[in-house]
Amino acid sequence: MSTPVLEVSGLAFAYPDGHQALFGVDLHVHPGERVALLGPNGAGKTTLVLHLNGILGLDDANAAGSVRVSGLPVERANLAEVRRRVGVVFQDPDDQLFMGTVRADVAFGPANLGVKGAALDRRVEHALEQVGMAEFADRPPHHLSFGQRRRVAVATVLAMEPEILVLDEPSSNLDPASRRELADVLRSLDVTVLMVTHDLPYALELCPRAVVLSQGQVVADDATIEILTDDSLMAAHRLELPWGFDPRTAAALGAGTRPLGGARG
Ligand SMILES: Nc1ncnc2c1ncn2[C@@H]1O[C@H](COP(=O)(O)OP(=O)(O)OP(=O)(O)O)[C@@H](O)[C@H]1O
Repeated sequence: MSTPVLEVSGLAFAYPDGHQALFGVDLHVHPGERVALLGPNGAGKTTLVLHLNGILGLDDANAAGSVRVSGLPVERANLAEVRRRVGVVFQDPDDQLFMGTVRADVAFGPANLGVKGAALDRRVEHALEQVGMAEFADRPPHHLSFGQRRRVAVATVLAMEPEILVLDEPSSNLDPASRRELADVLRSLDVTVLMVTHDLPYALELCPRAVVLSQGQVVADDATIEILTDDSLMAAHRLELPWGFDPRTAAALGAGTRPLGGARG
């Protein structure tokens, strides 16, 4: 079997106030997988994500266990390379867009890695094409819609050529068309994806596999359709489907292989 892109082993973490947020989390993600990370508010999803690129857990007396990215341990000595390999798209695109133009924002990360000239231009162009935003390259990010800014935020991360794309609530605050457009983009990418979401139809649509985190522990790791149709698991961990949404029907209609709902030409 291939080396996992992401290998979380026995990860435990308490915040400085003593609150234990993670209790021995194990999670392996293999190249090319798209995995949804589900769980109720306060389950520890963000805390886990913040360990994947060393924002939390480095030199921390309250942390135990390990995270490896394609075999490379997440530790201070490897931080620059870990952050190139793990691209995190935060919930608020404005946390990631701060330059005068879309192009400058997308160029920022690779330029910091020393990419320049025509190679940098190609990276930026390719990343913007991947998210369908090439024609907006010279616009100021703050002139774009929220959905467009989220796609540019994804491009800033893709321009780093990450091994795993980690998305925190990618569908939040998107209108149905923008939500579908982003789904189309994510489905078209040739990259491993870990997606934190409360949007269970989106998880079903995009991620064949889902992991449920609850009270700092992995309580389920299975095909997304199995998880969404396990009524007792869903109720025990405060996971609720939108009213009227039937995952079996959605799966039969091709969730995971094509978008649900949205009209397509
Ligand atoms: N800086 C902090 N200091 C102390 N406790 C924290 C801190 N940040 C988060 N927590 C606690 O850690 C636990 C896990 O929080 P986390 O934000 O990781 O959950 P989550 O699954 O991402 O939740 P949500 O779905 O609401 O975003 C919660 O009980 C939260 O209150």
